[in-house]
Amino acid sequence: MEPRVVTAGAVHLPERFSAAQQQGLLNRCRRWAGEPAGLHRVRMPRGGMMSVRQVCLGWHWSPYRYRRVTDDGRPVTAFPAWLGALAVECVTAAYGSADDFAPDVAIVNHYSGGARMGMHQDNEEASAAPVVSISLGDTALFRLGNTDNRNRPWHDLRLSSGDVFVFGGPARRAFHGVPKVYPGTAPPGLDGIVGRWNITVRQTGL
Ligand SMILES: O=C(O)CCC(=O)C(=O)O
Ligand SMILES: [Fe+2]
Repeated sequence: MEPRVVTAGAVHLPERFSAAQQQGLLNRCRRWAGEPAGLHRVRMPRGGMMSVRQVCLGWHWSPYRYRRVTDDGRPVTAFPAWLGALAVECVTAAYGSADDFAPDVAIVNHYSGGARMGMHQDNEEASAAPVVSISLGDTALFRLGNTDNRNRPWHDLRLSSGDVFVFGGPARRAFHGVPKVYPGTAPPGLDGIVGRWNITVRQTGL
C-alpha cells in the first residue's frame, strides 16, 4: 500500500511486511525475549511499573537513559545489522531517502493483558534521526500528539500487524502513546503470537 503522511515527518506504511516476514520478525522477538538481557518489566522512577514488557538490542534503555548493560549488569543482546538495514529501507519508503540514518538500538515492547503505553517523548537519543516502529500481532490504537505537551491536538491511527510507522523531522519529538490494543485482532496465521509486539529502531547518537 501507499505511504500515508499523518503529519509532517510522520508516515504510516500499511502492510509493509508480508505474512512470512511478520512470522520471521515474530520468531526473532521471541528469541530475543529469551536472551540473558531478555524480556523484563520496566520500573519507573517513582516506583510504578510499565505495563509492557521490554527487551533492548544494542543499548539498554531504562528511564531515562541508555547504557551498555542492563540494570543488573547483564550484557545487552547485539543490535542486528539486518534490522538496521530493514529500518533504512522503511525510512527510504517513507521519505524517499534515508540520508545518513545509522540506527544502533531497538526497543522491543510486548503488550499483553491490557498493557498500554502512556503519552511520552522518545528523548534519550541525542540524534535527531527518525524512529522506525514495526507492529506485529494485535492491532493497536496509536496516538501521535504534538511536540509541546501530552494533550490535544493528536492524531489517532490503528497500527496493524505488518505495519510500519516512521516519525522523524518535525514529528521526531512528538508525544505519542498506545492507549489501547485490540485483543484477538492478530492475523490468525501468525504462529505463536500472544498480544502485540512492537519493535522501535532508533539511532542513539551516543
Ligand atoms: O508500541 C508502540 O507502537 C510505541 C512504542 C513506543 O512508543 C516506544 O517504545 O517508545
Ligand atoms: Fe515512544
